[in-house]
Amino acid sequence: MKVFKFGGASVNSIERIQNVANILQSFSSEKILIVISAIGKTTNALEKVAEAFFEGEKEKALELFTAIKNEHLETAKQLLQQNVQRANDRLLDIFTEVEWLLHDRPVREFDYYYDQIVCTGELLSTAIISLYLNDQQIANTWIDVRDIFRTDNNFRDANIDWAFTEEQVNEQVLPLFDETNFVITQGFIGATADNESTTLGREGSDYTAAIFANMLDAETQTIWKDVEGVMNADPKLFPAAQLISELNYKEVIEMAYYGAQVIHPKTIKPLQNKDIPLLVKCFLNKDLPGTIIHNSKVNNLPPIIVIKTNQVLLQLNSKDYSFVGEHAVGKLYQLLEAQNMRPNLTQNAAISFVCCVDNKPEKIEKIAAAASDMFDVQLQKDLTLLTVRHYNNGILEELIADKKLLIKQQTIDTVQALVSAM
Ligand SMILES: Nc1ncnc2c1ncn2[C@@H]1O[C@H](COP(=O)(O)OP(=O)(O)O)[C@@H](O)[C@H]1O
Ligand SMILES: N[C@@H](CC(=O)OP(=O)(O)O)C(=O)O
Repeated sequence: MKVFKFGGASVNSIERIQNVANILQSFSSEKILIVISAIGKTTNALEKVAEAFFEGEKEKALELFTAIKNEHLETAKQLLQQNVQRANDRLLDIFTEVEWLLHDRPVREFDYYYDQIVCTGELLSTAIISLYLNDQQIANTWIDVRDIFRTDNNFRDANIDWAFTEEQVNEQVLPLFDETNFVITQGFIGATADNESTTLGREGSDYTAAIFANMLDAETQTIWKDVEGVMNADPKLFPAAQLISELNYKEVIEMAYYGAQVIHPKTIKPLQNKDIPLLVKCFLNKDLPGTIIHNSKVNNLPPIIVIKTNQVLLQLNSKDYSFVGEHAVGKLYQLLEAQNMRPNLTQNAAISFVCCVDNKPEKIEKIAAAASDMFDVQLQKDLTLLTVRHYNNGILEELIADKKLLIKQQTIDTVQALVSAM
């Protein structure tokens, strides 16, 4: 048993969906659980629908949704020959659910509506692709992952009920492989015990695939990307970035934690726990070797550069010259925890504490307001956090030559710099 994950970029055009079918055809004798994300940037577009709806702009929400609807109907029309009517019926069922909701007025919290609307992207993409594969005589079974993945109701960042979900995987998913070699389902989404849709956090499809891989005891998980594999920097920012053919789980979890966009940070744990190798391969050329990520030690890694933009520095200065000791720091971490905010970099001095976080304005405002009881609080925005693992002499200085350095931290294998534009 293998698990494949195709992200939004791999299915963002007719040609790319056809390419997914070609890749799958070359694995036709294998049993594969296939996790697919929403097409292209559909999730971003659905976020806009949710925002308009919640702000009471019903007409705008419906208009934005109609554009998404038409794009998907057009994609189905262009791809399908025999299954056009079936696809239209399936898609219309999914659209109708959202349109009903959009005609209501919001009475619950934003995050709840966000999940009910945004989950549609993956339902639409998988419905179209599954029917297209049938059209191409590639037998497959489509499942609604919301019948399998049970979560709590922490909307937009739901937590998996591991035991219940594993039971569903064994009882409902495993037997499907007796019928067809391919089972197709959605990444990123789940449902509560009350059948309300949930999402697992942006870019969470890698995580969905890793949970399936763990529960199905897969031999490997493959993530199909538009890059050769994991590189030592984002090739969109560093055209000279080089492929790293072998990495271990620890290295990748560190890269993801520091902000590398290539793999979702939660993906590694379920794989590491069962020692399942993760392959990152290029959907543009399936025969390229890609990157293999496993448990064993890997030596001689090149410097790995990770860039996290849109950072905010919270600068907290003691109002009366009291030390910022364990009590004050403990309180500050409680404030961060209450807002589910992770500090990306911190530094403590006698009467001050600085903390760099992702720019989430509402949450930062709440933290700053609560901390202002104890501290003078200042915010600095539009910052970038650079991390270099396995750094060599001079590499950081070269990277930040045209930037203003605010904070630098260095350990034996990692150097980090928080910078602003000059
Ligand atoms: N270290 C890295 N190695 C490879 N790709 C990276 C790295 N860091 C960032 N990326 C970016 O990740 C992109 C692929 O991820 P993404 O667009 O999210 O794919 P998908 O939506 O298909 O999951 C690449 O196009 C590349 O620009
Ligand atoms: N569609 C979701 C989930 C996801 O993982 O997408 P992708 O595989 O395209 O990053 C998102 O955009 O967040």
